[in-house]
Amino acid sequence: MEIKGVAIDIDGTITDRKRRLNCRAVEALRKLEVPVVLATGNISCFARTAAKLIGVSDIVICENGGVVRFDYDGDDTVLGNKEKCYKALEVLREKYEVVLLDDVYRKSEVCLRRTFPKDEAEKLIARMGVKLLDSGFAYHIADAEVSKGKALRFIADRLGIDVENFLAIGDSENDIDLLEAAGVGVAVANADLKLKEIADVVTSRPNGDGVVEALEFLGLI
Ligand SMILES: O=C(O)COP(=O)(O)O
Ligand SMILES: [Mg+2]
Repeated sequence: MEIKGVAIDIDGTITDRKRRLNCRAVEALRKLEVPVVLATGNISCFARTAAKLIGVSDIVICENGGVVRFDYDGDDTVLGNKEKCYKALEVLREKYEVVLLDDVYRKSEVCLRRTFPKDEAEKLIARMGVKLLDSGFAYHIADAEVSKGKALRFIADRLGIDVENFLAIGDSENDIDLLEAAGVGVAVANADLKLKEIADVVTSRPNGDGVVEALEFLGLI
């Protein structure tokens, strides 16, 4: 399987628990000769800036696939329906204290502090056309029609690269469909069990050091 592109998560993958960026992982990503696409639950202004500072592709997957950006100075392509997410938020507000994160910058989803039990909350908003994702850093009420994996297919098509020739690396449940869409999926050692179960490779080292380990193991650096 020839790797022609890499789609990589940010928080918990190239960053640690305190969201500090792993510089060894940055150096490794800069050595790659194929496009490297950040794929994050975070907002597009964060993702585009991170991509520029790290030195990877200006193409970024944001808001768990609800927003895609192709150019640093371009516009966002919004794929998710935020109205559906707001309706689900109102249902959760009836039961929980909710704290919104970066809502003014979010175009396709609602992001919340992890202040209530996910399994219980999921039942309250079932059949509303949304999903509740736990990235380990925040909860996301996202449009059920979007995902990091669907966004990767969209980008791969635009790039003329078969999505099967992508490597995907992640750490949590919001990366499951990203790893499933790619030809090769890697979970770093600190990843959720659910991600490790569907990964092709699980690294022995966590976070950014796991990224370096995976790229070396796959012969990409
Ligand atoms: O925004 C989050 O909750 C975590 O972001 P991630 O998808 O880059 O891990
Ligand atoms: Mg993550």
